[in-house]
Amino acid sequence: MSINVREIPAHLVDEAHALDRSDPLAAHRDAFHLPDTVTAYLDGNSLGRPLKRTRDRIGDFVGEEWGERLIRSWDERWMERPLVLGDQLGRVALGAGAGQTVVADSTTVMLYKLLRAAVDASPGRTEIVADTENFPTDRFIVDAVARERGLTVQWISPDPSGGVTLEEVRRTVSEQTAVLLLSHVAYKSAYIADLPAITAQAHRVGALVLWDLCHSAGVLELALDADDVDLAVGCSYKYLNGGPGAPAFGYVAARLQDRLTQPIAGWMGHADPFAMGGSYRPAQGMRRFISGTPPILAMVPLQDMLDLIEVAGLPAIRAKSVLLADFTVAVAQELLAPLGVVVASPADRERRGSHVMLEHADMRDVVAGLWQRGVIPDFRPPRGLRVGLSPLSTSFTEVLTALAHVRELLAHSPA
Ligand SMILES: Cc1ncc(COP(=O)(O)O)c(C=O)c1O
Ligand SMILES: Nc1c(O)cccc1C(=O)C[C@H](N)C(=O)O
Repeated sequence: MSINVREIPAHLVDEAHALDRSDPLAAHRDAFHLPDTVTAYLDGNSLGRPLKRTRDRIGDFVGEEWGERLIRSWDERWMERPLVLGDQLGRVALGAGAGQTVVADSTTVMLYKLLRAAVDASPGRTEIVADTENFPTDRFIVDAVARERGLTVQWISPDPSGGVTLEEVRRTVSEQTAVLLLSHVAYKSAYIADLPAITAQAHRVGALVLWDLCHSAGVLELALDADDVDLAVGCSYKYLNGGPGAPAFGYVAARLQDRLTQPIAGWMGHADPFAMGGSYRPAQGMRRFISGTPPILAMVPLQDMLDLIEVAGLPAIRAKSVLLADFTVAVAQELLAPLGVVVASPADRERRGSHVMLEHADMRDVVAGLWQRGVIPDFRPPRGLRVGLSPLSTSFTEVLTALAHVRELLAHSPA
């Protein structure tokens, strides 16, 4: 069923078109696969769209690096690729100098490795601090590491429509805290935690901080080195468009690398993997945070997106993200608030990441109806429709069309 555009207030259509016309990044949209069967894609914060060039690049990889060079590619480039790509990611998206970022594993596994390593580097400290609104994998890993190492967990319970504040951190971290684990951008509300101030506060009591950057990397300007961040992880299939199951990244500040020993002591993190030596001796630098063979093939799309982000520039990407989110909130207030929809993301654009949470009791059914129409946001329990905004591939018209469909479905829901 297609939307009757005449039902959308004309001033909103004009505004969406004007915003698209004046968008300095608009031309990049054409670099992505945009199939006709998808009316609006607003889930790039879960799985980014593929770039068109990636299809060829994967074909070339199979024919050349893999097909022709075969096992020789490990020596020629693959052994270094997790670190070379990590350096590019650090430079382009994280504000991280070379030698501090590695691409490997899933976020879950990298989170486990860095959290365990950080806890083990903090002898005598008895607790981990984390929050109840974080993504399940983060909470589960905190519980698991605490159990393994006999630590307690101090849980912060932030406002679900907001996120963990500096004040809450100040009240909770102490000389007992080994590590504080937080998401920079909350996966439900999109609240942006005050990363520099929270990091400084944790350091004041001697604690380490591990930041989950899943919803920040590729869409927010980050300055990990300048902000004195200790450790960070993130996934590459959201705003970094690495594709399903693309590897995670881990960042460890250079000043900490020698002090940290991660728990999955595999041969690929060994100082001399091909010596096939008798016992584990961790490599110097970021290589020690690798465990088994890294997924080299799955790094091809990520490389393509990093190249594009480098051209577009993160300041421009963040600027468009802010405009897209402002527009989403304004349209939601005008078209959906009268039907009982509540915007459950920060009103302050400085504290809001690149998605907007819209809540209503019927959202589960509405999202199911939207997917049937080729309009694709996601649903997060108990009542949230999440509008994910990927600045390089999302247009303002796409957002307006999607929210007009939401209005139509809500207006016709039985309630
Ligand atoms: C905050 C956060 N952490 C971690 C993950 C995922 O971890 P993994 O890539 O291991 O599935 C996600 C999304 O899936 C997330 O939103
Ligand atoms: N990683 C995902 C997956 O493998 C399947 C479906 C969704 C996801 C997600 O990324 C969920 C996402 N992190 C979220 O913020 O809700």
